[in-house]
Amino acid sequence: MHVFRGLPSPLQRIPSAVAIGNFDGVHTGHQALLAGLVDAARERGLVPSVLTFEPHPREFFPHLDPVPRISTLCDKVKRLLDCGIERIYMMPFNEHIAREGAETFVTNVLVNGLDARWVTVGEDFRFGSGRAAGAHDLERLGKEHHFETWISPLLFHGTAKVSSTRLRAALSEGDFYEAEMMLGHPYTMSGRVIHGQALGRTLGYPTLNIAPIPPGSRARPALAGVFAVKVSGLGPAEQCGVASLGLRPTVSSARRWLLETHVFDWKGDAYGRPVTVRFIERIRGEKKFSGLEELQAAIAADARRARQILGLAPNGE
Ligand SMILES: Cc1cc2nc3c(=O)[nH]c(=O)nc-3n(C[C@H](O)[C@H](O)[C@H](O)COP(=O)(O)O)c2cc1C
Ligand SMILES: Nc1ncnc2c1ncn2[C@@H]1O[C@H](COP(=O)(O)OP(=O)(O)OP(=O)(O)O)[C@@H](O)[C@H]1O
Repeated sequence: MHVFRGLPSPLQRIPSAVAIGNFDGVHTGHQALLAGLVDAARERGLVPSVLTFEPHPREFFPHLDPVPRISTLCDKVKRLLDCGIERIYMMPFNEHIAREGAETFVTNVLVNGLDARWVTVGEDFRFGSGRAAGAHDLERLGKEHHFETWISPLLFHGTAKVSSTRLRAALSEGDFYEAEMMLGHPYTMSGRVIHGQALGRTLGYPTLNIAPIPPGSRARPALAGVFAVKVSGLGPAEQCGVASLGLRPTVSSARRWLLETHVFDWKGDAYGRPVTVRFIERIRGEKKFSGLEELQAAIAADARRARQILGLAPNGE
């Protein structure tokens, strides 16, 4: 698997089957589309590839609220790899792309940039400046530029199509059952453990920290608050814990999102290790407390509640 920042150099270019989209969450709708892509690529001897935008196009427009993120970059790459994708092209969405008409995008990016021979999008796909073009325009342009276009039928869950928008709504409400139905697996967040302020140790609750949003991004995660969780990557089995995903208003004024997990009955050094946090149940929203004592009492209550949710004996007895 190769991840490219932008388009490949002419030497790296290879005849490709390409899916285009944001693929935030890599939900079951995305998975169905990508399964079709991998089959088509195999039959035709093409490299199954994804063209995605990073940052999300809405983050680029300052007058729009950025779309809350479901996947960390690490999760998105891992999930696309699981679907059989061999190349990911992460295009920086910028002024130039925003102004590019549908035809120029097809010529510059798909044909000359990626050597696309087979392209797939969902029925509702929009592209080109102002989102003016749709899947059928792509099909028409494909005939002119000699690539096949496959318009993938939309996958439904209940009465509406599965979408990243629906997934974000389920996650922000803490409805992890609904999220799992649309993902095909439990909702998790992965990343390497980074250093915090080492305040957690003083509070009696050391935490493993992951940055859910890349530095410099205006985005926020699709969910926030305190959760009962299970963590993998520390040992052979998943470990239980309590996690806070937020901006830590009590101790910090910086706008830096962190997923902080206190792992029950575990001691060790996890800095730099890749870990995965599985969200089990939402406990409460994040609050600004008047001091560390109040914060510490709230975390102790969260830990008790999480132990109960996860079926553990109180206080590790
Ligand atoms: C279970 C749990 C709940 C938390 N809830 C809040 C909260 O409601 N408000 C807040 O400002 N910080 C909250 N925090 C974050 C703490 O402020 C933070 O973990 C602590 O300051 C340690 O930071 P450090 O990892 O940088 O040392 C919570 C942390 C945990 C583990
Ligand atoms: N339910 C679905 N079934 C099949 N294809 C889908 C489905 N949802 C999206 N797609 C297609 O997958 C590609 C990537 O989708 P993208 O992430 O851009 O949209 P989305 O999941 O609908 O997100 P949002 O809700 O933010 O619009 C696009 O080509 C899109 O048309």
